[in-house]
Amino acid sequence: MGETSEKSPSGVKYFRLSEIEEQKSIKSTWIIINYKVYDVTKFLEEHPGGEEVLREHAGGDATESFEDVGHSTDAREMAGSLLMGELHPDDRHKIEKPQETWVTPVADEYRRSFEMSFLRVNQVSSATDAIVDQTRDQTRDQTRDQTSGPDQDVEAPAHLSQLHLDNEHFTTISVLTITHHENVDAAVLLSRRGHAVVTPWFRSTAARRGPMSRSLLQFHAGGESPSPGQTAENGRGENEEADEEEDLDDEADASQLERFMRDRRRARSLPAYPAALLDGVPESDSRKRVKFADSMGLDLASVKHFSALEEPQIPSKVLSRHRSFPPQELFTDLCHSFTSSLDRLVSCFPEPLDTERRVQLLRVCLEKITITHFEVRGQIRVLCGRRVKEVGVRYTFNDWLSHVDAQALHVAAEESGTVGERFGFTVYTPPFMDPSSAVHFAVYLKSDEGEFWDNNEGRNYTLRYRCMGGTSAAFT
Ligand code: HEM
Repeated sequence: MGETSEKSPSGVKYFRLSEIEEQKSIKSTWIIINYKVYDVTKFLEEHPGGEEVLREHAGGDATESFEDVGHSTDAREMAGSLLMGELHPDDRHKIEKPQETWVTPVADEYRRSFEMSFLRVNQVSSATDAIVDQTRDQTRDQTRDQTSGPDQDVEAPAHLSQLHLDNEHFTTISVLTITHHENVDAAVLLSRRGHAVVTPWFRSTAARRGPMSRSLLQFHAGGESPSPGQTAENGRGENEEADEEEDLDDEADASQLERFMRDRRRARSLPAYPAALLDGVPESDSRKRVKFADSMGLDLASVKHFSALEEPQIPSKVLSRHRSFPPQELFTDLCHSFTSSLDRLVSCFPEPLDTERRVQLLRVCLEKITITHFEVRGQIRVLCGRRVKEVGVRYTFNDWLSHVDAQALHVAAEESGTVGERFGFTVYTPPFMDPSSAVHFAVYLKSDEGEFWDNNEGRNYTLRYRCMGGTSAAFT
């Protein structure tokens, strides 16, 4: 078998890339993940993600796709049983791709062009030492690659003003707050692997923020930094003074940052972080360095935010992934058919009352919900009456230990024969939910006449997460 029999000093069998590439037939399917070679031929039919995705990568490198899915520990252990050996070290460079920057698709209403921006951490609450990392160097390299975006005026780069990290899953960001001067419609967090998470754009109520128990990315828009009193419960008290001191530091840094952004427009090959900012912080500096991670647990290197100038690029692989999980209409009138049509989801919706009556009764009511693999989209019917201030959904992933308000956008005016106007919202479901966990939510209307709620007659609406086939679980 010639080269195939070559082994590492530790006895690992090495395969040349050419040999692996030959294994993409009906009879045999090999893939490479993190330079390890797997024979997935017998696993094709069993693969919970489908045969097709494995075949697509037959004979080649599937690392990125494998990691993007956020495979579980079970999946990784399972892969061990399919392991054949490793890609020969001399061939590894052949499968290395240039870093690419891509974003996951966002809802149409959020789809905007983006410009490069970057963040600094100036306040970290409830962070554990375990997350302290050497991320700056990585970030610098990655961001340099990404700064070749459109040459736009970036007078006011976004900066990270608060970051609350989940102690339990310290690789995930629980609540991330960005303050910035312009209004933006969506934000994308990029990982070192190029993976991205798009958050729904909404104005959160800063005062209500608290540490979430699951991965959740949350952005605060609107130009004003939240006041210190608005930070989450953790990290206050004795840290308060230190935080304030750090705020002062940050003001000083801000001018350097602005200078850097100006320079960047002149010379794009500059490092993405101002040297003064990087070098000014000695290695022994006691400030925390934070390793960012997206909701898949992948490292984050930079933050992009959208302005109204350019369409984001959506790679075909992302679109195809989304096509594999088409949205399912769950109910059009109120969720009578919800439990019966989707036995994988358990819900606590009320007996169906027609939307017309409910909206007249409550002024606001949940009309429809659509669930995909990644998100829950809902439609709210609102009796507008006096001036509407805000329509939205309040939801929780942790049984109301904390919650988030997401604003709904106006989608349709009153139609003849129906009462009220329609608003739409999107809630992105975190991938690391326990099989027993649920999303609880209620919808609200804030108007000049007061606050009105449809909370399912006090019980709230609930979508339960159910395990399928032992290892996989989904919100579909
Ligand atoms: C040795 C290779 C692989 C093994 C053992 C494996 C195993 C699994 C398992 C056990 C699941 C269920 C969810 C979980 O436990 O994470 C899963 C889901 C999935 N896998 Fe893989 N997988 C492999 C490779 C791949 C590759 C290369 C791709 C993409 C190109 C892929 C795409 C998916 C998708 C899309 C899902 C569904 C995700 C979901 O339902 O959340 N898998 N895989």
